[in-house]
Order: sequence, then structure tokens, then C-alpha cells
Amino acid sequence: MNQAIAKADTLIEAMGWIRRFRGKTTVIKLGGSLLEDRTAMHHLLLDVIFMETVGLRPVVVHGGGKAITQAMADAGIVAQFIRGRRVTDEPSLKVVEQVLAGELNVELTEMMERLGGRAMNLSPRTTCVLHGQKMLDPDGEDLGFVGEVTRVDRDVIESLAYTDQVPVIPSLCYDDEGQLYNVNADTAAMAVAQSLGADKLVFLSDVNGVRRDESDPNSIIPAMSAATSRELIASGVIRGGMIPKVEACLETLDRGVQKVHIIDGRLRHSLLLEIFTTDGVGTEIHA
Ligand SMILES: Nc1ncnc2c1ncn2[C@@H]1O[C@H](COP(=O)(O)OP(=O)(O)O)[C@@H](O)[C@H]1O
Ligand SMILES: CC(=O)N[C@@H](CCC(=O)OP(=O)(O)O)C(=O)O
Repeated sequence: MNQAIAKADTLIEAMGWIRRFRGKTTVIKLGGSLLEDRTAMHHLLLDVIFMETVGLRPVVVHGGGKAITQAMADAGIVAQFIRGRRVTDEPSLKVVEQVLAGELNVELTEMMERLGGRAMNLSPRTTCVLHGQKMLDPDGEDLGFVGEVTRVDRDVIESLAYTDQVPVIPSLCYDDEGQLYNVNADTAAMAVAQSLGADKLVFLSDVNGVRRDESDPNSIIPAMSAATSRELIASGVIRGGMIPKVEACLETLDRGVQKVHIIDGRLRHSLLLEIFTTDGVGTEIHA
């Protein structure tokens, strides 16, 4: 009996959180490192379906960096990164498109449907909602077919909420001439969050947050300011794939969003814990 009462109390507590966030948009960025872990994905997508079921508006943006690097290696192409972004020539772009739009986007959507949710893949192979241009690297490096998003088809994404479908968007964009570009998925998620005026942007990765020592999980920084984030990038503490993630957080904060989170998607229900409880998990970056 006591157990039943505790369950009912939990439900009533959850009701308050659900009321608070009902109708609000949360952009969830799924990292490629995480996509490799099927069990973690299963539980994460259940969380996304739960969010949609109780009236929140989750929007999924995904990468697939690890799978792209593997597919490139299979094709005999050596991957090269500059400040966490993949140098993308024409053969690499073909691989990127196949992995992101042809494989992962379809798999994620199908997985959500199998788990009882409703999802719609919005990719260059179906309905492309991200439009942009070639990205000019601040250091003057030519990254090839790497793009940045300048416009998002907000209406298409928002209309799905009325039919109870979760949009699933890969990090690819077209320019006005119909050229496809490879977009870093953290940057793509940021553009989607900004365009939708999202309440929250959550980056789900395979690390427990930003660490002072990349190899030491206990060195996690629970909360850091924009100024500290910039210092840690400059000093090399934040490197590789964590750079575009933190840069995306900083740019989101610059546009008025108060808080952004980088959390460990391998931790069971980390997404729900982040949204429905006051105990944050991972790293919160604030203005
Ligand atoms: N200071 C840091 N703290 C945590 N991770 C870091 C840090 N600096 C670099 N990293 C690396 O960034 C990776 C996350 O970026 P990335 O591989 O692009 O993830 P995702 O595929 O989720 O976008 C981590 O797995 C880690 O190797
Ligand atoms: C330009 C650029 O770097 N594009 C990324 C797109 C995928 C991505 O960002 O995947 P993660 O989220 O797993 O890092 C890439 O080619 O790896």
C-alpha cells in the first residue's frame, strides 16, 4: 500500500512539471557517439516519446560523426577535422549524406515508431528543413562542403506537433543553388532551437559533461559561465568534438536563452531527469 501511495505521489509531483512545460519546445541533440549504443538509444527514445505523449514538444536533431568516420574508413577515405569540424570534399560528402540521411535518420524514425511513438524524418531525402550556405572558417581554413544553417522551415517543424509527430532532423543543409552541405550537428541543433524559440536545448553525448580533465569523469564541471567556457576552449581543456558543442551553447546564450545543458545520454532517463527535476545532470552553461 505504501508503495502505491509513493507511486501516486510521484505522479502528482510529475504533474506539476508537465503543466509547467506543456506546449513548450525542447530541442534534443543526439550525438553520434551515443547513436552507437543501441540500449542507450532505446531508453532515450522512450523518454522522447514520453515527452511528446504528455504534451511537450520535443524536436530531435542528430549527428553521426562516429558512423561517418567508420564509413569513410571503409571507403578508404581518411577523416580530417579542424576545430571539431570534418573537412568535407565531394567523396566525403557522399558518405556523410548516405550515413546521416540514408541510414541514421531512417533508423531513428523507425525505432521511435517501433517503440510506440510517432516520428517524421525531415531530411534532404524527404523534406529538407535546413537551408544555409558554405561555412567560412574564422581561421581562414577551407573546410570544403561544410555548411552553416541560415534559415529553418519553422512552419513545417511546428505543424508536426499538431499531428503528434516528433520531427527527426539530420545535420545537412541545402544552399539556394541546391548544393548540399555537411553541418556540424551541434551547430544545426542550435539553429533549430533559435528558429523555434525553444525553451530548452539539450545536448546528449557519451560523456557526463564538460570535464577539467577529459579522461577523468570525476572532474566534471556542473555549471560554468560563458567566460569560463571561452577560457577552457582557449587553454585546450575543451577540445575536439566538445568545441562546436560548447560554441553552440555560447551562441545560443548570446541570443537570449538562459541555460543550455550538455548531459550524458547513456545515463538512464537523463533527459527526463534534466527536464522534470531540479537536480541537474551534466554541465549547465549559463550567461
Ligand atoms: N573537456 C572535455 N570534457 C569532456 N569531453 C571532452 C572534453 N574535451 C574534448 N572532449 C571530447 O568531446 C567528445 C564529445 O564530442 P563528440 O565526440 O563530437 O560527441 P557527440 O558525437 O556526442 O557530438 C567526448 O567524447 C570527449 O572525447
Ligand atoms: C561539419 C561536421 O563536422 N559535420 C559532422 C556532422 C555529424 C556530427 O556532427 O555528428 P556528431 O554529433 O556525432 O559530432 C561530421 O561530419 O561529423
